[in-house]
Amino acid sequence: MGTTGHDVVIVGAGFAGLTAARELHAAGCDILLLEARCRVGGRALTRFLPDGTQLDLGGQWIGPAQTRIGELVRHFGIDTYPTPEHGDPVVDYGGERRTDVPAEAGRLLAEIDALSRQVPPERPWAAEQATAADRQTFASWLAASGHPEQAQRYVGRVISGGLLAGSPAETSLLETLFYVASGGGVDALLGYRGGAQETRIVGGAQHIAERMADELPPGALRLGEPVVGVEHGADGVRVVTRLAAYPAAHAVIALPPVLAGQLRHDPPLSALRAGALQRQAAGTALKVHAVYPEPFWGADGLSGLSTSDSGVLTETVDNTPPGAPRAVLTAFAYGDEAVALRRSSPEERQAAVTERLGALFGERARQPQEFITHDWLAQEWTRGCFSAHFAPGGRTAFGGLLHTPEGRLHWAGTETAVHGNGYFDGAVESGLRAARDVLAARTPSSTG
Ligand SMILES: Cc1cc2nc3c(=O)[nH]c(=O)nc-3n(C[C@H](O)[C@H](O)[C@H](O)COP(=O)(O)OP(=O)(O)OC[C@H]3O[C@@H](n4cnc5c(N)ncnc54)[C@H](O)[C@@H]3O)c2cc1C
Repeated sequence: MGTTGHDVVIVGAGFAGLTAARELHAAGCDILLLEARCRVGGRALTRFLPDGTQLDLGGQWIGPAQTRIGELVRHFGIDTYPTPEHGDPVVDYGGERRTDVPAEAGRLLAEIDALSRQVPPERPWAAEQATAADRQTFASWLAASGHPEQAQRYVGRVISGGLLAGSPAETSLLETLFYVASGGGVDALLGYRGGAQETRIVGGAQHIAERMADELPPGALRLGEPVVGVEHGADGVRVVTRLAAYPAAHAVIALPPVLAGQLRHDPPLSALRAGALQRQAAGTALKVHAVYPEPFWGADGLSGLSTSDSGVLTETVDNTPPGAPRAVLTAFAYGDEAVALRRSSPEERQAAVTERLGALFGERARQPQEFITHDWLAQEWTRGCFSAHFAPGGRTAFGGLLHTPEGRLHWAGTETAVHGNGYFDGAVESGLRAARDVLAARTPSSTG
C-alpha cells in the first residue's frame, strides 16, 4: 500500500473528527475529513422552527468544568446563555411531589460520588476491586446498598438514565463510576448552575461545529461521503468511501463504536479491538420537545425542571432560548421507558409524553402546539443516544485499548475520552489526543 495521498484521512465530522482535523491542519499536515452526512456536528444538531425558535435536537449544554469545548466557544466568540432558573423544580419521588431531592436519595448520590473518586478515569481498570465492580451491575449494587428502595429507584433513574441514557441493569458498577469520575463527579454532572447543564449556545451547539469546519482549508472536508472500509498496512492506509478511495499515511476513525465496528476493515481488526467495539452498547435516550405559546409553568411558580422516579419521563427542563417567540419544554425518557415509547406509534408516543407533562405541569402541558422528536437510535450515522457504554466486564477487559492506535489507525470519538466521556468535551479531548498520536507516529517516510 503506497503512502502517496494525504498525510491523514479523518473519518467523521463530529466534534472529535473536527478537532483532530483542526489540530493536524494547524501542525502542517495535509488532511482530508470525510463525513457521511451532508452536515457537520454529528450528535450536535440544531433546528429552527419557522418562527425562529431554536431547538437543539442533540447535545446542547456545556458546563464550566468542560474547558475544551468552552475554549472553542470562546475562540469563535460564540455567545452563550444560562439555562433559565426561575421557580421551583418538581421532584416526583415515591408518589410525593416535592421541590427538593430527599436527604435519603442525597446520601446515596453522595456515596456514589465518593466511590467514583476512587476510580481514576485514566485507568479505571486499576481501581481497587475493579474486576468485581465490573462484574456487578449497577442495579445489583443498588439493590445490595442498604439504602431505601425509593432512593435506589430514584438514583438509578437519574444516574443510569440521566447520565448513561440506559437503565441500572445495563452497565456495571465500575462503568457507572468511571463515567461519573470522567465527568468530574455527581454534582458536576447532574447540576445546572455550576454543573454540566449550566450553559447553552446561542445559535445552537451545531454552530460550534460549523465554525470549526469553516476554519479547515478548502477541499479538506467532504460531506455526504460515507466511508465503507479502511485498508491498512505497514506503510499506509486507504480509506474507501462509496465514491472513491483515499490513500494516506494515517487514518483517524472518529465514529461511535457501533459504526466503527461496521466498517469493512482489511485486514480485519484485531480480536481485542473487535471485542472492544462490540461490547460498547449505545444509549437509548429519547429527547422530545413540546412547544407552547408561552412558558405557562412560570406563572405557577415552576421552573420547568423535573426529575421523576416513575412514569415515562425521567427529566424535563425549560428549554426556551431567551427572546424566543415560543416556549419549549424538553423531556427525556431513558432505559425501558425509552424503548417502550419506541414500540408505540408516533401518536401514542406523543400522547404518553404529553400525558406525563400534564401530570407534572398541569392541563396546558397536555396541549403543545408542536411536538418534535429526533430518534438518534434510528439515525444511520449515529445509532444511539447520548453515547455508548461497556457492558459488564467490558471496561476491565477492553477499556485500555480504546485510545491505543492500531498501526496507522487512530481512534477518536467521545467514547474514547478519559475526561468528559460521553460529552462534547470528551469528543474534543479525544480529537486532541488522536492528533497528538498521529503527530508522534509520523516519520519522515510516512509524511507523504
Ligand atoms: C440527544 C442528545 C443529547 C445530548 N446532550 C448533550 C449535552 O447537553 N452536552 C454534551 O456535552 N453532550 C451531549 N450529548 C453527547 C454529545 O452530543 C456527544 O458526546 C458528541 O457530540 C459526540 O461527538 P463525536 O464526534 O464523538 O461523535 P459524533 O457526533 O457521533 O460524530 C461522528 C460523525 O461521524 C459521522 N459518520 C458516521 N458514520 C460515518 C461513516 N461511515 N463515514 C463517514 N462519516 C460517518 C457522523 O455523521 C458524525 O458526523 C448528547 C447527545 C445526544 C444524542
